[in-house]
Amino acid sequence: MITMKDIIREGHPTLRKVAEEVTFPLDDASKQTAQDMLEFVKNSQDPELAEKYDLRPGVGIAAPQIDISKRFIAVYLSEEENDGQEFSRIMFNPKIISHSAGKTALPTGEGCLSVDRKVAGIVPRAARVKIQYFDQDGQKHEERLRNYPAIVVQHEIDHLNGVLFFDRIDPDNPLALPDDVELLG
Ligand SMILES: Cc1nc(NNC(=O)[C@H](CC2CCCC2)CN(O)CO)c(F)c(N2CCN3CCOC[C@@H]3C2)n1
Ligand code: NI
Repeated sequence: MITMKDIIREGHPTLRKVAEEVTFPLDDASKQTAQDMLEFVKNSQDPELAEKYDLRPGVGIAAPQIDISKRFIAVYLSEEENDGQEFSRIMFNPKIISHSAGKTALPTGEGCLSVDRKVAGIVPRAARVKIQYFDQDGQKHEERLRNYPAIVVQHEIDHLNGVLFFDRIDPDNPLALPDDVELLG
């Protein structure tokens, strides 16, 4: 199982690399790793398991965070967290194919399992995205996301491009709410 010791931290070069696309058919190792990543996110949201294995809570994780510079991510939002609908995905080669002009942000800013410090500030992201990704069988999917899932998936795709959340905070005015950004409420 993945635990915090497997997660690389700010300063590790892999976090700043552009990850490689995966090719299909997927090798078994990548399939297993992706499952382990989803399991980690779910475990991190379980109070007992998080306590037992000292896991920082998370709603998503990207392969580069466990030092695998490949383009795949895992996201898990429970139905309580996501307007009554569970959002559980493993995405290979995820790509934003279009997005709204309007932006959104989490009111409390963002954190990252690979960043062991708090960085205050608004992280503006597209309010709605149309993404394309492949599942572990190589099936192509297209999905429109908004609100919480859209924010989480953008945070994870950023990791595949070597981008960290604080790169998107306005250094001159971190807490200012830009005109075109609506806070997620
Ligand atoms: C928003 C939030 N971010 C948490 N952590 N950071 C992360 O997930 C990083 C990724 C998120 C940071 C902002 C967008 C994506 C991980 N990362 O760096 C991946 O690249 C949380 F833990 C959290 N929640 C709310 C839901 N709750 C359910 C019950 O269990 C506790 C859990 C806490 N919400
Ligand atoms: Ni992160």
